[in-house]
Amino acid sequence: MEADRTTPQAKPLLRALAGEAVWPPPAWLMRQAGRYLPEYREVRAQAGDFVSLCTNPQLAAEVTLQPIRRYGMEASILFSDILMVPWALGQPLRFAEGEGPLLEPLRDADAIAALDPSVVVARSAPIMETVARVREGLAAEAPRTTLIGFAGGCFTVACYMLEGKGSKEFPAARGLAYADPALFGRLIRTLQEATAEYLVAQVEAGAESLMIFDSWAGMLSPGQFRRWVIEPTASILRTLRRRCPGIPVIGFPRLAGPLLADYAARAGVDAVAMDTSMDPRWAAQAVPETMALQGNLDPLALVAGGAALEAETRSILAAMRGRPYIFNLGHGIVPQTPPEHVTSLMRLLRSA
Ligand SMILES: Cc1c2[nH]c(c1CCC(=O)O)Cc1[nH]c(c(CCC(=O)O)c1C)Cc1[nH]c(c(CCC(=O)O)c1C)Cc1[nH]c(c(C)c1CCC(=O)O)C2
Repeated sequence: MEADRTTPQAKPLLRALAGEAVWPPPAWLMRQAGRYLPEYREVRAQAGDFVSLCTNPQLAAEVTLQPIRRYGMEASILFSDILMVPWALGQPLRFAEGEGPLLEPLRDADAIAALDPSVVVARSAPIMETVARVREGLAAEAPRTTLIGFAGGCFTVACYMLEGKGSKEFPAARGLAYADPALFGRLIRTLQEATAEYLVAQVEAGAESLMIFDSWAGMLSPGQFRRWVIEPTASILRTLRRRCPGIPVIGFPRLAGPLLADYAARAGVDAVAMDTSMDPRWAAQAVPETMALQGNLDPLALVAGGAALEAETRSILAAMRGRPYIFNLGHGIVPQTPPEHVTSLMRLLRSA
């Protein structure tokens, strides 16, 4: 229908999420707003600490739009962090230079019982204002670009809340899941409720699509993966389907390996993101061909640039051709990435 060209469905990312094999594929990069960009470092210095930047709608909207202005990606992801949900739940959060995030870890059952998911939306009002500003900015400057809102997966967020910081193994969280599954389940249910409300609020503020980052999903045994990754995600999706019908959701159970097929079949998402270790040819046959795949260039190939970047990119494109697909990295862009390598990558993708 000719009229469709003026509707949001004409946006390439939304078409791919609806199951269309758009080619060349829509593209964006995880952490595309970040320290590799000089204009980001400038705003970051102005804002002070990272949480202040995430809760300053004017500056957060500005850094969200920076990579779109420079490169014209087909998606713009809200500039925020998955740990803003614990922050909104009242858990003290700071980002120490060179150390990553630091939360005051949840100590006991009382601390978990005291968490109140109903305060999250009100406390994240500045983030919702950022969403609204970005949506307006895109309408004015980049009408083909889709705004993606996001949250962390319940399991990954619980890992940080219990450990208090990044970790290789997250023993506090994984240990509690075995030692006291009822208590761990209570934390997961609180996060399920908080995250669902937080995502609904982003959609109401103007997000056109959502992504759920479950970065540490790949640490779990298959049974635990189903219980703490697939089931909470499916529960969030049931709320989203009821409250925000038609909003497409990308799930990212990082390092899930073959469990990606189970996740795709049962989590209720519209698309799944592949981490760098995933073979896209395997994913292409393991995930229904109507479901979009996203990913999965190694961020270090983007740092290297040149022939390695081109070969890796072409090999992923060859595996994804003919199916709904969104180009992306397999994990976040790293600070040492030369900005001009992103220019070369976008040029290569557009000539695909
Ligand atoms: C695990 C996780 C976090 N945050 C996130 C995840 C899931 C994805 C993943 O696995 O990487 C998700 C995230 N974090 C950030 C975004 C913004 C949107 C984007 O551009 O992709 C998104 C989607 C900004 C950020 N989040 C963070 C930065 C760097 C902060 C700075 O500018 O100093 C940015 C731009 C900080 C952060 N935030 C987190 C860590 C571990 C760190 C420290 C690592 C680092 O410094 O790169 C938690």
